[in-house]
Amino acid sequence: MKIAVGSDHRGVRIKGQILSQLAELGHEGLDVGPSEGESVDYPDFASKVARAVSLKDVDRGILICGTGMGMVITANKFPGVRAVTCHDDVTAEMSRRHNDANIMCLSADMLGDRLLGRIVDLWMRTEFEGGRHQRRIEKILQLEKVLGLTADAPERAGCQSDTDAAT
Ligand SMILES: O=C(CO)[C@H](O)[C@H](O)[C@H](O)COP(=O)(O)O
Repeated sequence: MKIAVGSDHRGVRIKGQILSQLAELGHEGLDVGPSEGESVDYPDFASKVARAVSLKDVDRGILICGTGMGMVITANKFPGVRAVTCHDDVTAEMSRRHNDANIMCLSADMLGDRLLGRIVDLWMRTEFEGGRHQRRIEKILQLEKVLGLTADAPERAGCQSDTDAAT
C-alpha cells in the first residue's frame, strides 16, 4: 500500500522510524514533511495527508504530533477520511476492524518506540470486517453529503499535497 506520512516538529523523529518500518513491511511511504528543524503547525501537515487520502492519491495516512489530537481533529475535516488516534493494540486493531480507519494519528510524546512499532504493524495488517460496520460507514458518508462536504473540498482547502508535487 501507498501511505502518506506527516508530522509536526514533535513527531519528526517518529515519522522517520515509521517510514522505515513501512518500507520493511513492503509498503510505499510518502513523506509529506516536515524535515527536522523549526516549530511548525500541525494543520499544515495533517491537511497534506488528509487531502491525499480523501482524493485517493494514497491508500492510507499516518500522522504524528505531540498528542495526536490536533492531527485527528484536522484530518477528519476532509471527506472520506476516517481518522483515529491509536494508543494501544486494541485501538489499532478495532479502528481497522470496525471503523475502516484510513488515517492513524499517533502521539510522539506519550508512546514508546516499541509500542508505536506494534501499533503500526497491527494497524497495517488488520482488515476491515465489513457487514454491519459497512452500513454504519455508509451513514457517515451520507452525512458528509448532507452536510455539503463534497469531493472537491480538498481542492477548496487549498493545500498542495506532496503527491501532486510528485506527479
Ligand atoms: O500535540 C499537538 C497538537 O495536538 C502538537 O504537537 C502541538 O503542537 C503541541 O501542542 C505542541 O506545541 P508546541 O508548539 O511544541 O508547544
